[in-house]
Amino acid sequence: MTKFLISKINMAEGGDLTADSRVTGAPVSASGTCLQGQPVQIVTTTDQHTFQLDEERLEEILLSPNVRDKKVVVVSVAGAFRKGKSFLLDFFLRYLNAQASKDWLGDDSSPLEGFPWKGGAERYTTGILMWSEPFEITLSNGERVAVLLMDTQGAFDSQSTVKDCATVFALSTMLSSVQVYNITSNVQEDDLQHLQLFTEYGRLAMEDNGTKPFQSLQFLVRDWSYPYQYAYGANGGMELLNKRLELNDKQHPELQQLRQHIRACFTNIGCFLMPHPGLKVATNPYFDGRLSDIEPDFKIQLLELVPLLLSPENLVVKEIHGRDITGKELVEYFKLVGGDKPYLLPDMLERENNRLFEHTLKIFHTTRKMGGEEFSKFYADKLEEELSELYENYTKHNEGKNIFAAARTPAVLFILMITFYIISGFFGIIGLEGLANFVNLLMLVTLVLFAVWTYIRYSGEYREVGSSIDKAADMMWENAFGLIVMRVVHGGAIRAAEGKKKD
Ligand SMILES: Nc1nc2c(ncn2[C@@H]2O[C@H](COP(=O)(O)OP(=O)(O)OP(=O)(O)O)[C@@H](O)[C@H]2O)c(=O)[nH]1
Ligand SMILES: [Mg+2]
Repeated sequence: MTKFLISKINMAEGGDLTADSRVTGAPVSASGTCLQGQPVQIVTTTDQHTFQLDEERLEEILLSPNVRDKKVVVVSVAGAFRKGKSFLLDFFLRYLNAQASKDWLGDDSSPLEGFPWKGGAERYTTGILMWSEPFEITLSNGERVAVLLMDTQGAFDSQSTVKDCATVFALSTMLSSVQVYNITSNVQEDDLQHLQLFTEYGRLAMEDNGTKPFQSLQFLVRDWSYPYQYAYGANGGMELLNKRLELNDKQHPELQQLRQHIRACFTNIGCFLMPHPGLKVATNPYFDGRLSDIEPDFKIQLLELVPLLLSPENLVVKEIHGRDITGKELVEYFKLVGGDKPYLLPDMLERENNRLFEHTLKIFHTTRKMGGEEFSKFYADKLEEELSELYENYTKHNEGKNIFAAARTPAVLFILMITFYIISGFFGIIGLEGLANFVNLLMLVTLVLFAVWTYIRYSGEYREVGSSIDKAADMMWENAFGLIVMRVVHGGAIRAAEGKKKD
């Protein structure tokens, strides 16, 4: 994948902080400490409305030495577009960067930086971004964990389909231990419906093992205007949410199911009511995030909200099936779907795929639908296309589990060493010492390559070097050894068959 180029933060048109200074330098944050790192695009959207995970970038963050074996806390903010998600995350960054010091909010005149945010009506963040530098925090039990922040593409912009929005929301909910559901003005029925739709996608993607699929969900209501009814903050929020999620016998079953579904999906649900930040924040194109332009009530509630999510005693470690997971395990989880199932013979996978393909289409065609034949044909084609795409991905995933493919590089290097050993012995016997020494040197180089490859596989470092060795070994396998082995196996099979015939 192409490298992520940091997008220019909106410092309003006259802003003085350039994209480059944010990438290369470590800007001094409002609290006076250097803000290390930058946003990294880990999931990218494509023009065909698909999403691409940048495994390399993700591994760079999650397999770095200070994360790979630590338990991780993943905090994500998701919701409709243009509602201040990235802006809010930058306050999370400030808090974590200032290591929860009392004056973490910083001085009045520093611009707000970190995840790029912007004023205006058009969507800004796309895909999923992760902050490159995880924050190491010590929990009350003395354990050190790594805190990761994730920014997501806003839902309901005019360029994304419902499926795109659901995918981003579902992905970020599955990957995070705390999902902040950013909504505006109130907790409305459509907010709950969208949450149900979006979490359903994620729930289906996870294996059903009887536990709640997701961990903590924090409704965050921005621009709350009725503090006289429900006070700003977590208590007022909880009162409001309990009212909205209340179940009673008089409710229509659809409303009941929706509420039950939401409660069943998350281990812990909270709600926080946030005041309006003031007109400069919402409408001034030159606003750069400085605190002096933000209403005092908003800052007071920020001082409540951020520690509620990120102070050491409130951190929620990412769990999968009830077990805390480390950075290394989170990488595997990102790649998802059947990671723990063994390799399957490609023929068997194809047969099973064909059976399920037919079965799925049959269900589609025999289910009564609105809109007529023409209308449903479009969706039937789309279904076929998506099933084929899924099969292609499963095939690749299955291939990745083939231990023979995984053992190819050491096998090739080993065969090379043996070959060099024999050739050098041969030259030695016939008295060509010079050539024998040269071949010995080649054997030594192969041995060093083998040692380097083993170290890379074990440590996860210098992966580009590792993949170059893999590529070279693959090429040799395909052009030489593989053909020889195939011939030998093929010849052996023919001889065995002939032997059987004679018997
Ligand atoms: N009304 C209001 N505006 C806010 C609030 N917080 C930030 N903003 C403004 O909202 C605008 C959008 O902020 P972003 O953080 O880029 O919004 P986003 O939700 O990340 O937007 P997308 O990336 O497009 O999804 C900026 O002009 C902010 O100044 C808030 O609580 N209320
Ligand atoms: Mg954004």
